[in-house]
Amino acid sequence: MTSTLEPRTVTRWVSLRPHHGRVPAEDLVDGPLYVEPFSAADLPAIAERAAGVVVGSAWMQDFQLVRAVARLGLPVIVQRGHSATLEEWLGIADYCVAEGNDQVVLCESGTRTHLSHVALDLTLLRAAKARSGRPVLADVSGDPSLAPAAIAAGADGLLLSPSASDAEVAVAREAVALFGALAVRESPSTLPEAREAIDRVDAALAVLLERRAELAGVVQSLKPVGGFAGRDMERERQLVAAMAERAPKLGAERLAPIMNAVIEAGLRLAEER
Ligand SMILES: C=C(O[C@@H]1C=C(C(=O)O)C=C[C@H]1O)C(=O)O
Repeated sequence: MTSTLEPRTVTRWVSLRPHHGRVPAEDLVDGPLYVEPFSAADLPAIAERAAGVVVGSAWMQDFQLVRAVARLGLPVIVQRGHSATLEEWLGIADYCVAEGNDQVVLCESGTRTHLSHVALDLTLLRAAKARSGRPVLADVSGDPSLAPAAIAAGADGLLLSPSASDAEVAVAREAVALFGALAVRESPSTLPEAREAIDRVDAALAVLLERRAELAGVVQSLKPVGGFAGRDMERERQLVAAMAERAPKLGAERLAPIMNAVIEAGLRLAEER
C-alpha cells in the first residue's frame, strides 16, 4: 500500500456513497485504493484498509466530515465541488492542513453545465496548481478521451472511477505516459524515479519512431526511386540540422548517427515490405 499519491499516474477511486460501510477489496483496483466515505461512520474501515481518502465533489463543503477525514492522517484527494470557486476549493485544502494533514492533492472534477454534463475546467486546474503549489489531478471519469488534454494542460495525474472500462483506463494511462513526457519536464531525484521518467520518454519515442517509419515507407512508395537506392543525403542532413535546433545539447553531430540508424531502419522496413 502506497502512502503518498504518485504523480503522473492514473489513480482509481471507490465511492462508498452507493454501498455505505463496505470498503471494497484492495485488489478491486490495481494501485493504491482511494476511498470516498459516505459518512464519518466509514472512516475507521477506511483508515484500516485504504491508501488514501477522497473528499467528494458532492460534499466538499461538509466541513465536519472534511476535518474528520484529514485527521485520519492519510493522503487526501480534494475534488472540486461542481459549482465551487477556486477559493472555496483551496479553502478545503487549508482545512486539512489545519488538522495537521499536509498530504493534500487537489482534483478538478468539472463544473455542471446546462447540458447536464460536467465540463472539466482546465483553466481552473492550472490556477489551482499555481496558487496552491500542490499536485492537481483531473477526474476524467465523465469523458476519458479528455485525458490527453488534461495532461497537456498540466494535470499531475488522472483520477478515474472504477466504473471506467479497461479500454478507458488504457487510454488514460497512455495519455499520462505519452503526453506527460512531452508536456512535463521531470526532475527526478532517485534512481527508480529517474528510470520511470525515462520509461515515459521512451514510450513516447517508440510511438513516434513507429509513426516515422510508416511515413518514411509512404515516401519510398511515392519517389521515382525508393529505398536505399533513392537515398537523399542532402535531405537527411537538413532534417538533422532542423532537429538540432530543438535538441541543442545533443547537437547535429550526436544526432546524425542516431538519425542515420533511424532512417536506415525505416528504409529496411520499407524494402522488406
Ligand atoms: C523519406 C525519404 O527517403 C529517405 C529516408 C529519409 C528519412 O527517413 O527521413 C530521408 C531521406 C531519404 O534518404 C525522403 O526522401 O524524404
